[in-house]
Amino acid sequence: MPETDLSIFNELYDIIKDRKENPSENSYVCSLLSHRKGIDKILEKVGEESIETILAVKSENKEEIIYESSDLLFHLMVMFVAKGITLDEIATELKKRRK
Ligand SMILES: N=c1c2ncn([C@@H]3O[C@H](COP(=O)(O)OP(=O)(O)OP(=O)(O)O)[C@@H](O)[C@H]3O)c2ncn1[C@@H]1O[C@H](COP(=O)(O)O)[C@@H](O)[C@H]1O
Repeated sequence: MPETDLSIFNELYDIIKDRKENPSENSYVCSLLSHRKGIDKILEKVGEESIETILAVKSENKEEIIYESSDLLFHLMVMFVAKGITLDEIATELKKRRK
């Protein structure tokens, strides 16, 4: 099986973190992180994308599943950055569960 490059997850996390530290106007991530609704706006997006992912799975359309899951993972990463949670911490938790 070809080795998959998962570095995009770390790269994207770093970009989102940089948006938090250096806010700019034309940034979708900044619009979420500085939204007047606070964390609730990000949670709304996580909820919406979760539902869209579920509907995509039900439709059995693989491209849709990949597209909506990517939206979900992206918004989860924005939530991690908002709450100061690192991907390392998630990885550590998952490793603890490994049998
Ligand atoms: N990977 C993503 C990414 N995935 C999804 N999205 C956005 O997530 C939103 C998905 O929500 P919806 O499907 O509901 O679309 P929408 O109608 O625009 O959403 P709302 O109006 O309801 O908020 C869209 O606006 C997408 O553009 C993303 N926006 C940005 N990135 C990356 O994040 C980084 C920082 O982006 P900026 O902050 O915009 O510079 C860049 O590297 C981008 O490539």
